[in-house]
Amino acid sequence: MKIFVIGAGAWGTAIAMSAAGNRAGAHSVTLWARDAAQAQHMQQARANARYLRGAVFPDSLEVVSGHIAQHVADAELIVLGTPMAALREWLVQLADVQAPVVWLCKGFEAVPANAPAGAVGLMAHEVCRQVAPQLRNGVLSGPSFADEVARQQPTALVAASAHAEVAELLVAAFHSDTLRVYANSDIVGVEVGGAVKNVLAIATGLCDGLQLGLNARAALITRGLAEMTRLGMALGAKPQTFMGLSGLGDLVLTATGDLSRNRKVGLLLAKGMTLEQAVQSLGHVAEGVYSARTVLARAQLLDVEMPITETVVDLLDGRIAASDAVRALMTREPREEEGAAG
Ligand SMILES: NC(=O)C1=CN([C@@H]2O[C@H](COP(=O)(O)OP(=O)(O)OC[C@H]3O[C@@H](n4cnc5c(N)ncnc54)[C@H](O)[C@@H]3O)[C@@H](O)[C@H]2O)C=CC1
Ligand SMILES: O=C(CO)COP(=O)(O)O
Repeated sequence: MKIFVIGAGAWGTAIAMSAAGNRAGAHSVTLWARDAAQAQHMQQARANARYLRGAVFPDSLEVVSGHIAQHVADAELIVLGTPMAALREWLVQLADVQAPVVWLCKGFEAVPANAPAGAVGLMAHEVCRQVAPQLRNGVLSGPSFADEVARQQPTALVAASAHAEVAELLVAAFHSDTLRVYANSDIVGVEVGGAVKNVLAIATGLCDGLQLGLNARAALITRGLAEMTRLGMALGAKPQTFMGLSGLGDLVLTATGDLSRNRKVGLLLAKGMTLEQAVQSLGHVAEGVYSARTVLARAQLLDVEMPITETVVDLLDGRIAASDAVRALMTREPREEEGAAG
């Protein structure tokens, strides 16, 4: 299969490496970087030193930059490996292509501060429906630190699409001895899980950074899963999706794994850094910082309670101090626990 991956950050590169090394070169994989000098350097050095230190490219992986027309025309599968913020512009550009287009980003669109009142941020598949409705599309998600995938450590992902043949194509492209890919038709659930777990990982990073203990972290993860599920169900997702890889699986990974950039934001805020300093120090995108307000706004529109997300938004917007954030949650009124989404 000819696979064209756009965006050469940590995850775009790792997934391109994985497909290129799959089944003894069964696929022809081209990775596109927007920075020509960086692309040339990666092609020669056979590594992405900026984003994935220490991982060596399979021989067949080709890294390019510049015009995309020929690569797009040749491709049987196009993978967008950019952050959520770049998704819309790429979908506009690719709106008429023949090949299926799938994305790797996890988030809800950020709403700019100067947006008109009532503007809501969208999930990736909603953006696609708006700007490229005829595109066959899907998402690859699930618990997967790029570093570990690049080192071929065992990983399981979800390929979600409303088009069954796109999910099947994703399985054919990426399933391997070290990377299991499960098809799923619930794209809403998979995208809500991938976006909300980032916001929740900021909260658990904060909790751990403040050394509030393992009990508190388990409580945040469990109650976080409940609020993720509530929002997802209100948006039309299947509840069981949240017990799967892109829900509970990615939440556990990101909320507890120190490779997570979102968790790191929470840890750094607990240390007293400003949000700007924390984001600057990562050198990578932490999508939860940009999605949190949209997640909360979408929840409020649907009358869904998301107290942990609300606290993270208050923290990111500077309305509460890091040291007060978890206390704000613990001092809420008592209520009944009513199953996963209660
Ligand atoms: N790193 C990881 O372990 C995983 C990341 N993801 C998701 O994948 C997405 C990308 O994350 P990372 O690769 O980790 O980010 P990163 O911060 O490592 O790299 C982002 C890359 O996107 C490029 N980029 C930014 N705007 C662009 C544009 N307009 N056109 C083309 N390229 C552009 C940047 O130059 C950079 O190479 C995020 O939504 C993230 O949540 C999902 C699963 C795992
Ligand atoms: O999505 C991820 C793992 O599945 C990566 O999480 P971070 O963006 O927090 O590093």
